[in-house]
Amino acid sequence: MYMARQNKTTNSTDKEDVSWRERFAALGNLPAFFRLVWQASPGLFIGNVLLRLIRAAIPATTLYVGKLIIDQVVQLSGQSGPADTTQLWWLVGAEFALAVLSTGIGRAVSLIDGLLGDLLANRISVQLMEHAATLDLEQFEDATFYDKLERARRQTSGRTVLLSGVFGQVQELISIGFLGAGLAVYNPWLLLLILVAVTPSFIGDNYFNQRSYSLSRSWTPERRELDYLRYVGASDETAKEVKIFGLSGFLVDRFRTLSTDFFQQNKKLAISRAGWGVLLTGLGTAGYYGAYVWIVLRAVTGQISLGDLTFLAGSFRQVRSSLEGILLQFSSLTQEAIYLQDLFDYFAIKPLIHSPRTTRPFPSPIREGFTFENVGFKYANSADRWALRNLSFTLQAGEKLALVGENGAGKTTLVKLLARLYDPTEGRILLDGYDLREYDLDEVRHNIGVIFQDYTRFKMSAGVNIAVGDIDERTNQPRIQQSAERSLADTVIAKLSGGYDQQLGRSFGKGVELSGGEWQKIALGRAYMRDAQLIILDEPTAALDARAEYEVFQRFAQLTEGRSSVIISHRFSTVRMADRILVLENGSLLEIGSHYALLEKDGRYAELFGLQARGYQ
Ligand SMILES: Nc1ncnc2c1ncn2[C@@H]1O[C@H](COP(=O)(O)OP(=O)(O)OP(=O)(O)O)[C@@H](O)[C@H]1O
Repeated sequence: MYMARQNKTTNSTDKEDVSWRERFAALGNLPAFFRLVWQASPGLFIGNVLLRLIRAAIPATTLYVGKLIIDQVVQLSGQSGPADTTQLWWLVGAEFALAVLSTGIGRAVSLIDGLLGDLLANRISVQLMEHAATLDLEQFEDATFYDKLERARRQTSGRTVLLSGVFGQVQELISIGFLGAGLAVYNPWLLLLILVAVTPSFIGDNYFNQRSYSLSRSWTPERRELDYLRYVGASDETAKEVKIFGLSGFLVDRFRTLSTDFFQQNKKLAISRAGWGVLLTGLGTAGYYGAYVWIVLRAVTGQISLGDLTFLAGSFRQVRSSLEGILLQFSSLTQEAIYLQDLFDYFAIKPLIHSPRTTRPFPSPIREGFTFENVGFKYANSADRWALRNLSFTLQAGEKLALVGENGAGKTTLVKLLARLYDPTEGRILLDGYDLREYDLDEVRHNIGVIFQDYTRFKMSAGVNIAVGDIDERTNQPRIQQSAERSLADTVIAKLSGGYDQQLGRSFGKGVELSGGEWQKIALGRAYMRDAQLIILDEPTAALDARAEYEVFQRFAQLTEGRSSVIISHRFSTVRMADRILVLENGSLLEIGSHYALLEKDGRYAELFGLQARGYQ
């Protein structure tokens, strides 16, 4: 990671810079963004637009009413005799009403912005999760994918800013339209002057926004590492080892180094932004006062009325600040739109493993079985190594196959290919004579149940932890209980005060932690929930005591009666129960046969079996 960071300062800052063209192009994301907002709540969307339209007309109207009031006052004060002030009070009343209306609408708009923002954040979160579910396992093992995911995730809450930003922009633009029309009637040059006055600070701001986006983007991996360090430094899952190995100092140091580095770079940017900001806005202010002097002089020489003076000066001030706001917002808007690009980039990632257009019905029951035809597989992130190579064998229908091999031999990889978590890099896997890729992916996954060695310990109730085997059946309590009985999880659950509703893991409320073997019994229950035709257990009993292991396999034999199963195990007491044993070495098939046939062959299996048997003597 540190290496990567050093490289970045030399070569990737350029790459991370975003050109003007890209910034404008990013605005093209706005329609898609508004579609998201519209989908979040059409009613609030329309309400927001309408209220903002009304509000946009208020500043110009107020200024104009103000002008009329002053002209009235001047006229009345010049009159001799009793003055008729009816019209004056009407005007004052109108200005008061406008002020009240403006505040009321302002409040309503921020309320709607807030509500709409929350709905939008929820909607984006849901879409992020839904999209993640469609992606390939391989994509989750790719660091650049995580960077994208991370940037997209940051979009969920930040997009509220964009929402009110864009709506606010439109409102301001309309408001400027009204005010500008008034100014143009007196002197169109005034409008031009305002534009020139605000340009320097606009350019400056744009430049700094771009730098800050580049900085934040180029730091995505480090920010992820910071999040990770924060998690490792303070979580129930790591606390044990952090304490025992005294890792806290190491973790804190690493966090401090990274975060300080980021802070320093951010600080440098923030300071130069503030300095330039003062200078460039100063230029704008000078331009503004130049025009102001011109207006005042015209009033003094009697070319415009006192009311005109206040109207012009007010409009001028308002247009300038609105324009400044718009231009400033514009640069942050393009920046937000670029962030939005990250979100849409993430949504654009397509899974490579999916169902074909026309699918073949999944055989029920499976007649021939699964045939590996010269299968080879490389993980995308270690493309120079074959995890499996030249693998050919058939897992017959109804057969119980055990996979044996040393660590890293490729056993789990083989299983992942069977479940189509990956597709073979070369060769193919046939199911009843047809490529596994021709079947509907959901049906394949439904008919193949796998309990992995690194199964997930969901911080949810014990019942749900079993029901994940077939989540649609989560309310089917008898089924859950039956599965628990078969996997011996029922004895674990009987000891829990909350029974099946007991929260597991210590992260939430009254959650309780289980022992490794107890968790494994719960996870095994998932295999019984599913009515799969092929059941795969990847080291299912590694954490179980000898008696529990024996019992689990007695029951497993019943479960898999008439179905196919694959068991990965380093325990030969388990392995020998299989119909056939496939020995893998460095990703290749070394030998395959029944326990007795392989012992007779006196090859690697016999050697490993002998080693373990001697250990027990
Ligand atoms: N996600 C991955 N990305 C890259 N390489 C991987 C990945 N998973 C496994 N490998 C590599 O593929 C090879 C086979 O791994 P696999 O997990 O299939 O071994 P295994 O036989 O199940 O080992 P064990 O007995 O330790 O569970 C190993 O060299 C491993 O380093």
